Amino acid sequence: MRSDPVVQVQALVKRYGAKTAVDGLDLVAREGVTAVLGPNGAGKTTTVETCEGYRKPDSGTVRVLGLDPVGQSRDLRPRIGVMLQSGGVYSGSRADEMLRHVAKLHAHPLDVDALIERLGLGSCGRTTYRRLSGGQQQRLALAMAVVGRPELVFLDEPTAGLDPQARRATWDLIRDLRTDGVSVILTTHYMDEAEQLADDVAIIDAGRVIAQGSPEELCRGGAENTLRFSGRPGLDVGSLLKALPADCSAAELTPGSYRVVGKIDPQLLATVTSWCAQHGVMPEKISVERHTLEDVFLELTGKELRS
Ligand SMILES: Nc1ncnc2c1ncn2[C@@H]1O[C@H](COP(=O)(O)OP(=O)(O)OP(=O)(O)O)[C@@H](O)[C@H]1O
Repeated sequence: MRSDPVVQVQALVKRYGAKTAVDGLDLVAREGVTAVLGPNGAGKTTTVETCEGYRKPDSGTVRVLGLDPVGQSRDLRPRIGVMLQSGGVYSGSRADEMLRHVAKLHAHPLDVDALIERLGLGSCGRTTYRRLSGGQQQRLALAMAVVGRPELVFLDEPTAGLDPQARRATWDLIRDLRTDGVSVILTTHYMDEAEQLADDVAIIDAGRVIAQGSPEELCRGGAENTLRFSGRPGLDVGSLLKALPADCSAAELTPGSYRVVGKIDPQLLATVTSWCAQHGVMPEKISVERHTLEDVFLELTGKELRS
């Protein structure tokens, strides 16, 4: 594994006139897949575009693969792949021509035909960009970002608006990139996408990173988790509580339906089942509800992701 960060952003500030879009943002992304999440207008695209060298910071420093994306763009450009949300494509060109053209600009491109097949673009090769559907344009943009075998790819909402099949194909491609040692910076509004793909997640709100960690770490750091089980009504909840760690709570919500709230780990599950065994209780319908990334996001930002 590469030990240096692939992206290092320190105290980044970016304004558009009076609007401060990025407000002292710090972000370190290492090898693997880093998902950048945040509500609309949080500053994700601005941050990513600054890393790509399309925007100049008002202050702060940005290093991508150790290079300054503005001052050293000539060295950096061949090493990164960029999928823009829109634009950057000649709308009158044919899809396959564009992809082959981009492939030729690189020393060791991926197999273009295989990539076209892979992303389900086989039927659109001769179609001009402007006549492709939104989802096809999106997949073509993804193909153009990865065809040159970059070391690092920036994907801005790569699956927004895609049908489930195209979404899966995109996920598989991102997984394969990761396996091949390509690092990915991915902005997304889909929590399941971040949970499925990301080694590391950065949550941005109001122009700053407000939380960062693996999906597991972020979910652990959120509110408590819940274990539910059913048993005969009227169990001695006070006795159960004594068996549990001090920071847990337990209650009989409705007759015969019990809830334990706390840090639910295998040990706690064992404690509950062993308490049940000692009290001649057959626990039924045991379920553990872990907090999802979406819950954590909501707690931290107070906003729904897909606003
Ligand atoms: N070119 C621009 N001119 C003026 N304001 C801009 C420009 N681009 C972005 N902004 C503003 O900067 C803020 C951050 O926008 P940005 O696009 O970086 O957010 P985002 O997190 O990517 O949002 P979304 O999830 O909606 O894509 C927003 O308030 C937006 O309106």
